[in-house]
Amino acid sequence: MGLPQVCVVYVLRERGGRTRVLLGRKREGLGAGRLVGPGGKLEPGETPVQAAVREVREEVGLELDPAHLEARGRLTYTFPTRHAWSQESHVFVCRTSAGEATPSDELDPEWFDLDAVPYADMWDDAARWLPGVLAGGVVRRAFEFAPDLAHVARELPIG
Ligand SMILES: COc1nc(N)nc2c1ncn2[C@H]1C[C@H](O)[C@@H](COP(=O)(O)OP(=O)(O)OP(=O)(O)O)O1
Repeated sequence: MGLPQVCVVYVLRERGGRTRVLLGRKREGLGAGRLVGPGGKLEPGETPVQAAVREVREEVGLELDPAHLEARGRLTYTFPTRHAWSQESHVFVCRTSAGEATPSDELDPEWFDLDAVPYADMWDDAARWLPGVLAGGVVRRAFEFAPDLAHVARELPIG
């Protein structure tokens, strides 16, 4: 059986000539305490784009037009000592959004300048690929996490 499918969205906005990205401090569940992009599991029958629009609405209260979602690749996370955490993530960037970011039960949203993203507060893999995606790139990588469930042990070849 395939891995559980999740999505993550990096919403960008311009302010004062600078680009900012919306992240959120996870309040509960997998990754609690870390900064993540809004996102989560695909529901049965949902496409990654549909899940991305729903998750952003539920977690930070912004409305996205599906036509404005830029598919930026896929990430595979494997946790050999905690298989339930392994997942495949569909990565999106969205430069157009409506509304103001508001906290939910899941996330406390916060905007960061692109040159001040606190990677040390994110999952260990993020610093390895998110700068490239925020700079306009696409990603297809696979990370295996160590038994401490926090650090990337190695990167796996994409097959
Ligand atoms: C495992 O490594 C991870 N690295 C990175 N960079 N981001 C991750 C990792 N694991 C999850 N994420 C992101 C993906 C999503 O945007 C969020 C949340 O994912 P999660 O699977 O925890 O989904 P939930 O929010 O619990 O799901 P529901 O909203 O559907 O309940 O973190």
